[in-house]
Amino acid sequence: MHGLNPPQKEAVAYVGGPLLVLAGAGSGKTRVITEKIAHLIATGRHEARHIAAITFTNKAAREMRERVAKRVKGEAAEGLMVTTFHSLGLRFLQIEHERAKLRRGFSIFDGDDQMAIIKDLATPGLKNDALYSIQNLISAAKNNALSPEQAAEAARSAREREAAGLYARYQARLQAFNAVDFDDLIRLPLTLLEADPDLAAGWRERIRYLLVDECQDTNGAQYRLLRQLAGTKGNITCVGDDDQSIYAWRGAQPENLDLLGQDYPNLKVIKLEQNYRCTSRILRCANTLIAKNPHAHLKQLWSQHGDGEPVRVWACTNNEHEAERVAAEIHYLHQAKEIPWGEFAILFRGNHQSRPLEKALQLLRIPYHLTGGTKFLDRAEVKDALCWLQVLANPDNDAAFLRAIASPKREVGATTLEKLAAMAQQAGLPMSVAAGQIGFLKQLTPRAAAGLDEFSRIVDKLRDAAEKVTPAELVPMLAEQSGLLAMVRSQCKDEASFLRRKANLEELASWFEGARGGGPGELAAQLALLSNADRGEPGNAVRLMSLHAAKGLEFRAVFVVGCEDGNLPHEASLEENRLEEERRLMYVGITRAKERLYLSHSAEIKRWGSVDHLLPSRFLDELPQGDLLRDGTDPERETAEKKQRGRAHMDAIAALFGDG
Ligand SMILES: Nc1ncnc2c1ncn2[C@@H]1O[C@H](COP(=O)(O)OP(=O)(O)OP(=O)(O)O)[C@@H](O)[C@H]1O
Ligand SMILES: [Mg+2]
Repeated sequence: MHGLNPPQKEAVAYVGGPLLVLAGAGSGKTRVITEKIAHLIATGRHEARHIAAITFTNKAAREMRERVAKRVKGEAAEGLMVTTFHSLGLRFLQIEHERAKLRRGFSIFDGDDQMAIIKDLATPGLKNDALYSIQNLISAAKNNALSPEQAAEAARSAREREAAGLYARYQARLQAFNAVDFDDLIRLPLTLLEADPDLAAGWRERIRYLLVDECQDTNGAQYRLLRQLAGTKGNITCVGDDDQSIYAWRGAQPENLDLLGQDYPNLKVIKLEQNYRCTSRILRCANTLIAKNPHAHLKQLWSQHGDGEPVRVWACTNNEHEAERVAAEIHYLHQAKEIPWGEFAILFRGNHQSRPLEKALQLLRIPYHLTGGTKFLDRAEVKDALCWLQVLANPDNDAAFLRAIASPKREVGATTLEKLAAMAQQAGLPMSVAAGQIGFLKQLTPRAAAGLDEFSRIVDKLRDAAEKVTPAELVPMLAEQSGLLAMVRSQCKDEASFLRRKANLEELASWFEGARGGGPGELAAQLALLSNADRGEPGNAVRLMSLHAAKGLEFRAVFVVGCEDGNLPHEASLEENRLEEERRLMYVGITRAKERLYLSHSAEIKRWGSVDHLLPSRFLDELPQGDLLRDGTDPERETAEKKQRGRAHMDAIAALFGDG
């Protein structure tokens, strides 16, 4: 426990019952979790395989695994579960699939799949808005662990009654497809555990200690799942910060932090007050801002770090001007202060704000990584590989079969496939199974039969391999043996574009790093999880992401762009009285910065061809003005900085020409 402060040490050592660490940003909550995992293992209190840590995103889970690996070596760490709620639910359902009335290798439907079903079931002609609202209502019901019947009872409006009715039919459709959606990954395990005390006892035997990060953002169903897993004894450590609750719009219930105290009268609460992340100026900004929200107990964080740089507030003309300034400043700091690219983050309210920033960064040749915005999964070769994986994972998936058999093209035409579909339907078999049966093949032309036969043999071989190798190893094998890679090569005009597309397949493989073997079902499920969340390793690049996605992270220099009224706080929040949540979002943004913080706003924005005038965010006025350096207040300094940026710009352009 070397290097921890006294309350942190207490939190790590405490195993006398349920524990809540409630503390502000950068106070070492996540650090307490990693240290506690190491401590539980090192003291022999629990073996790694009986410990589970739950984080909010895949990325956070990955980071935590890395942090723990540094503290706990080799075998001792084996079996440790560091997962998101959804991965945990998935693992549960894979083990308990029979109880959940699912067959092995069930699929996970994402938002698009969900929408397709809802569209199909809803009254014809319903507008997209209405469909989305139905989708949200079904999801909200599931996040509160309501069954279709309970949702119908709870429905108040006509729209809610309609959604509840659809929910029942939607669920029946999922069942028929042997599929679940993301919300089911929490709801189904929860219902099973609540209905069967023996099952719950069995799982508590398996998971003997539970640690939960970002507890303020759990929704109703997730909270109840925690209670089931922690049991009455409450072998659980939760950490959270009510000031960072920013997912209410997705069903998160920060009041769960209070519930914990009611559900466990013996709950121990530890507060942390020292911030280790930010300079004092940045911290004062954060403290002053969040104090404007009503609080039961005001937290006052302090930092040992000096004042540091003033917080810059930039008044820009428009978002292109803003983007140019940000890019030039990053370039300058990288050169002059030797701050690595990966230590910069540009944060925004909405993903649509990334475009001008990307352009400005590209112009200066600054490497960047956009979280959540890439349409990676839509790239042709990636989509093809995914379909192959789905065929391996789930022979029932006819749609995936149809795409896989066409990539690369074999001697199997549309007529053959139609014939096969008809025969398969008659026999009550999925197409991929029918395609492997001699009886069917005999009825086709010899060429088509040979094509199908070859396909089936490749699938069988890969399916065997999937049992033995990890998902990350399977992807390159698949690319090679399916003929996908050769197809991509034949489609590319030059080597460079082939390598680029091949790199996409390599990146796909890298997403599975950390996932175990365990057959193709695990593989496809992991993939479905990734497709809905953050993914990919940004490497050493400037990070562009939404404020929501930045939770839990830290960077040496942070730019929060678009600090305008109507954007941050967002328009909708002004009407709906959600200003406090927007203020928390700003608080999250500010507290990501270790050394340097820039808050910028534009005077105007182009919308539908006309120009709108914007006002700076009201949050900027709520900051301690003495810690800010606003445009126009220190002309000498500004001129010097402008010169530096100009030089950085010229350097970058020179480098561009130097590259030929
Ligand atoms: N006792 C300590 N001594 C030195 N550094 C520490 C200590 N505790 C935490 N830190 C460092 O402070 C930073 C913030 O810690 P951490 O990310 O755990 O905070 P957090 O409370 O989880 O923040 P957030 O609320 O943003 O998630 C990290 O870089 C961490 O390594
Ligand atoms: Mg944290």
